[in-house]
Amino acid sequence: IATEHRPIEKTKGINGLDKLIIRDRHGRSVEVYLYGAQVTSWKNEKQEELLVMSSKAIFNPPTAIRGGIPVLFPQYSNTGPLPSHGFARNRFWEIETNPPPLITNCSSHAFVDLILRSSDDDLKIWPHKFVYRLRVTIGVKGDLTLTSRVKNSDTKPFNFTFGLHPYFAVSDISEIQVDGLSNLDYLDQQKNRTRFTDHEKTITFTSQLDRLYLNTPDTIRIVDHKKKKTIVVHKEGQVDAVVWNPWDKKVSDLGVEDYRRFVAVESAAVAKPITVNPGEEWKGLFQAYVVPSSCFNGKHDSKKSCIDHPHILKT
Ligand SMILES: O=P(O)(O)OC[C@H]1O[C@@H](O)[C@H](O)[C@@H](O)[C@@H]1O
Repeated sequence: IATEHRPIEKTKGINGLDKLIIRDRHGRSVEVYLYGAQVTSWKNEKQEELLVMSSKAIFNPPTAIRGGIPVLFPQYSNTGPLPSHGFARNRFWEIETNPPPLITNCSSHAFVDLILRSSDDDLKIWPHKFVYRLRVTIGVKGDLTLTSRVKNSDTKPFNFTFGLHPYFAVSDISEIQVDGLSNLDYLDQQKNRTRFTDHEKTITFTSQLDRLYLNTPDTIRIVDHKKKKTIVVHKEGQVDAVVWNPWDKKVSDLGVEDYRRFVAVESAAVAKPITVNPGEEWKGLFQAYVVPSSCFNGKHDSKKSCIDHPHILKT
């Protein structure tokens, strides 16, 4: 399906699993497995990898792949009766060649549309017919944008919780801070989701951290002091955010030193589940882009490489 305008290569990834590679004309690329609709690579124009895969990632369905950006649906973590993080990350998605129009102000041609429909087996564990459409785009400014559309194709309303779980590459977990969440309430997921208020100016990492921040601003920043780069995470349609690094917690399919190389800053909808009425559709946007940290401290003389929230979702 590679054409001049839709530069998508369909290939085989690890263990022969179907993988798509999206490239733009600046040499940026994104790789997506149909298994889980999981983004496993995002490279900028210099071929630098911006996401992390676990050195022990298992590409063996039905095991979830550790790393990249898992899609957590229709249940975030263990907040309900389903397996942890729902089942979308354990399903084979399909390419949708002719999806319903998605109205955005993004003129990029470097995108792919994936689709997951509830199967009979899914209906046994989650009795709600749905269609989940995910568009993965390399934006014109090099941003990685994931647009989710969840349609209720059933006869009764349903609720779901949700998250997109990026493993963002950082120089070293001790060299970064996460900004934009101070003075907010969070549920500490290491303490039975007890509610606290974050009085710190910024989040730094010295041990395991697993927090669900409630009602956050749409934009959160990961400042990497060593790289002098900031990853900007922008979300719409999901009010919560998770910040996670396992540090020395045992995660069986994560290499012992892997935690040093990533931070998860997730867009999420957990505290207030999303309700979708029959025939209706919920839309959510997740966007990440990398800019020089100087964009935020007034020292940047050229605005050129500083992207200003490229909102693309129009409803
Ligand atoms: O091991 P999993 O199911 O992929 O989950 C990874 C992590 O995902 C995060 O979203 C949760 O906050 C953590 O509690 C969890 O450990």
